[in-house]
Amino acid sequence: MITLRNVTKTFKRGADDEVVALADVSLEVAKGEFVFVVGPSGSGKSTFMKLLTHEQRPDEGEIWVAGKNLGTLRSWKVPMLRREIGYVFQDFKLLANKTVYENVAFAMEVIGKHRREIDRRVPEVLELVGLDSKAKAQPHELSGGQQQRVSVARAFVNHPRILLCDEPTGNLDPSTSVGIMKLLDRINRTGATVVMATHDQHIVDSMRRRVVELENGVVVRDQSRGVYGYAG
Ligand SMILES: Nc1ncnc2c1ncn2[C@@H]1O[C@H](COP(=O)(O)OP(=O)(O)OP(=O)(O)O)[C@@H](O)[C@H]1O
Repeated sequence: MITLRNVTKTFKRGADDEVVALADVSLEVAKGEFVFVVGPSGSGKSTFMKLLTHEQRPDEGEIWVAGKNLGTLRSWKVPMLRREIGYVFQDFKLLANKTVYENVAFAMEVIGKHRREIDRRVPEVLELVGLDSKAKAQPHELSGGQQQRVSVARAFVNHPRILLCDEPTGNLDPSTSVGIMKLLDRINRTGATVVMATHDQHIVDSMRRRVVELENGVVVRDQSRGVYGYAG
């Protein structure tokens, strides 16, 4: 589902200063896998995610996502790539002036889904995340955990093949985080590939899934049924 071959990404900092965000990274993620990406701040986790969505381009190497070679992907095909990917962010990124229902429906509207399909699918996915009774609420009327459930519903409503989660539990307390992880686990079991960047040691240790550890842009560990494993 995801392949990186010898991927390097550098950023210029000033005239002759360069930072290597990812250095010669090669990695395969199979369909239906659940992968944690861990590592200290600045180790390259966000850069890795942004390369997968084509938000950033590598300097060297090859990236394949959902059967597409991003190096040769025409710009008009980028929206199609992004439809294969759902995103969950640390800060939820919900639309404040829309209800829970409208927030989730919006993700279908922007890709031109018909009203009938939206009205069938949105209640289904709100039930999946346990928020069917909150459809008419606005984000500010919800707890942090409930808001994150809405953003998971929004990410999943179009059945993406890949779910990218950037610190999804970063703003949540431990027991709320467990609820979000159960939800991501359930979505993963429907066949979606989940890649989650995190600093949440407790979550990684309790889930025992594949762990890829980055350090200064280099993959220093790739472990199945792994643990958080570093002190940072
Ligand atoms: N747009 C950019 N311009 C310049 N340098 C950048 C840019 N994006 C990232 N970097 C640098 O690349 C390196 C990797 O950053 P990245 O954001 O991928 O790390 P991270 O592991 O996601 O960190 P965190 O856990 O703090 O989110 C860092 O040294 C960072 O300063």
